[in-house]
Amino acid sequence: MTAIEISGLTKEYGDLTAVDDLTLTVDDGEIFGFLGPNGAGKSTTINMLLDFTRPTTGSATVLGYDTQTEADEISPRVGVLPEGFDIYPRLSGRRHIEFASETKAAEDDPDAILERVGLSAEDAERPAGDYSKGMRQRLATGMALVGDPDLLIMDEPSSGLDPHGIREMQELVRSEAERGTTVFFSSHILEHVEAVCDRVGVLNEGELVAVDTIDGLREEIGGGATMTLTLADAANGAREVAGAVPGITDVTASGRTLECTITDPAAKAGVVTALDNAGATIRDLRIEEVSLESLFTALTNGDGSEPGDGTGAQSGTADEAALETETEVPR
Ligand SMILES: Nc1ncnc2c1ncn2[C@@H]1O[C@H](COP(=O)(O)OP(=O)(O)OP(=O)(O)O)[C@@H](O)[C@H]1O
Repeated sequence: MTAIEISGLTKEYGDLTAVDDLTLTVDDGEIFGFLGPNGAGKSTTINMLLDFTRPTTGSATVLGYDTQTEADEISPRVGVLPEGFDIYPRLSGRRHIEFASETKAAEDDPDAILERVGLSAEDAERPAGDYSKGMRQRLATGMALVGDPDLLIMDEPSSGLDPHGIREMQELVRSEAERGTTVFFSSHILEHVEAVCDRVGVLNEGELVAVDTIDGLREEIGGGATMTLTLADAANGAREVAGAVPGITDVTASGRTLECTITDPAAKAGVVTALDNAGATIRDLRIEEVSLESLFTALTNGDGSEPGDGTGAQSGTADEAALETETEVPR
């Protein structure tokens, strides 16, 4: 069974098409990242899946049930972490979880759920109005986990969390998936999506511009990688050798450094072997994959990716080094 099946879903607000003819399938047990800049239509899509908003045209099923005619079957089986969750300031954290359990007629142990989302027994007793933004987000996540849902829909789950909280959230998403829960995870923060998702769908101005694994997307846009080799001797003589390896598109030599642009992952080993065969000694090797930042910009034409605009791109820029996978092989 597919967890989510979206077919030609469109939502218009007057002249604005918030979601434009979206067709997408999310498989059972998958962690699917729904990625896109601010205003791309992610929340609108989620709202249609939950029947909070009706589509202008198109249809969708969630866990095999039609979102418009069988929404009552869907809600008990789905845990939702909404964007901008409102707490009841005077109620304790535990009471929030109990409330969610009563609503879903579930029999979860509130303390076990609070522990899973990183709220202590002491926190559980405090009024949620006193919670920090990150603690509120954890509480909202706990409420979403009540009733052991088959599908977890999370709208910007890392919002308000510090790096430690983000790591915990990612572990939680993974452990939910291991329990068999499908996770549909919306975010504009690229590295969060890469860290947990099996596949991603990229939405831009309401349109789905790509669906693939992150590696698949990298290959699709041909971003490739850059391989920098430090040789024992001047690199100029090795330039031609590296350039002849299939999958290498460009080679520059400077001093003892050789820089190769790679479009085929197999070319990495090919260069090392070719240089070795030609008698060159490799002292150091460094590979930089295309950053998610540039991948996202390529797919969304830079929309929403301006540094400092408050979108995930800002965090992406600050953490650019962290976004790039680097492999160093000292020799
Ligand atoms: N109720 C509404 N009335 C009119 N326009 C709306 C409404 N809800 C959303 N929109 C518009 O639809 C577009 C998509 O918004 P949506 O909230 O789905 O984007 P998003 O991808 O979730 O963005 P963000 O990452 O900022 O949450 C935006 O242009 C938004 O202004």
